Amino acid sequence: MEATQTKSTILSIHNLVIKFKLRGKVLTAIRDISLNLYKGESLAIVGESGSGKSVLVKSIMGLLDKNGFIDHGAIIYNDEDLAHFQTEKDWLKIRGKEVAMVTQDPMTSLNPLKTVGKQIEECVILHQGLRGKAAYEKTLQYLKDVGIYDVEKRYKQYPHEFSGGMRQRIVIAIAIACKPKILICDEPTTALDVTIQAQILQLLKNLQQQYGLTTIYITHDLGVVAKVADRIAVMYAGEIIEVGQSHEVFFNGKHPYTWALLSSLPQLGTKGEELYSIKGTPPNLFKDIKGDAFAPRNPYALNIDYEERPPFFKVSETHYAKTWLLHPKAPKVEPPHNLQAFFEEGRHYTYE
Ligand SMILES: Nc1ncnc2c1ncn2[C@@H]1O[C@H](COP(=O)(O)OP(=O)(O)OP(=O)(O)O)[C@@H](O)[C@H]1O
Repeated sequence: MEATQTKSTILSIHNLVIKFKLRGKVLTAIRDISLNLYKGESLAIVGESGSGKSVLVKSIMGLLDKNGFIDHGAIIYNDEDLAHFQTEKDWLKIRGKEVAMVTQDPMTSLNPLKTVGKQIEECVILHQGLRGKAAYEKTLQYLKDVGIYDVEKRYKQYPHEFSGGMRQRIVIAIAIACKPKILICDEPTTALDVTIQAQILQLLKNLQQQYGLTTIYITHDLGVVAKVADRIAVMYAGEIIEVGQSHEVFFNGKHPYTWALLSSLPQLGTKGEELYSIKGTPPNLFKDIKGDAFAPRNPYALNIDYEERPPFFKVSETHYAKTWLLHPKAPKVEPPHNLQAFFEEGRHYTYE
């Protein structure tokens, strides 16, 4: 896995805070996130439901629900701060053209009344300025690129004439036809069965290389992450609590929440040992959170975890985690037993 620190930054998020107004109260969904996205990389954002993954990427595309707002922070792209964008006109400069998104359910992105060919071709015309035969030929090429056969016939068909996996391919073709620099894939394979999932992930990986895309995957499934990501950012209660290259987070994770997520990997369930499970529920985002948000569920919590929010501690040039366990004066704590063997195997696999 290549080092990302030498790559140039394509998008940079600084101290982002996002809130929602709901029934006269305010909920904080994103709590002070800073993150660089490097050109050409594939970054996976993982975390359980409600951790803020979707809100974070929606804010990059100006797609926050109407009751949501950026309270603080900056999202820098091409020397502009997207956090200050006010109008749809501003966002149309970004959406599709610079940043495109593939979501879980292809039916919500596709127009059921238009042939798939026309839907792809509209993007080719709008974003690439091609017309007539040139636009048509280019559209057929995109259909081929996403693994669809018999493209001239398929061009004329409607979304309902395709299977779920094929529809997801069409959505991907539409996204790619906009020629974005960044492709966001929000749980792109969750609705598909396992074999199709693997094919779509492989397709996305190939297209990333073919078109030099920077990709963000959002998922709660670490299995997906292992197949596609150069780097992983782990989210909990609106914060990134650990970030690093995939092998660093996978085989040398430091935050107890990352340990809990890793423990849900199927590989760890086969040893006949009791899994380390996460007890309790995530914090109430309507309330101020004191200290480490994971503390009440963390069997390794220290007293300070209930008092002060941990800063990012550096594990390596590319790996950081927000846990007081990394403080030089913290007691030495080993990861759960089942993970130790997994980490050990991973280190052999990665470094030998
Ligand atoms: N329009 C909204 N109004 C109020 N709260 C919202 C709104 N949209 C999102 N939230 C809240 O923001 C938090 C983060 O939600 P988000 O959808 O980003 O989570 P997620 O990690 O993507 O989860 P999932 O995997 O279930 O999609 C949640 O507590 C959610 O309830």
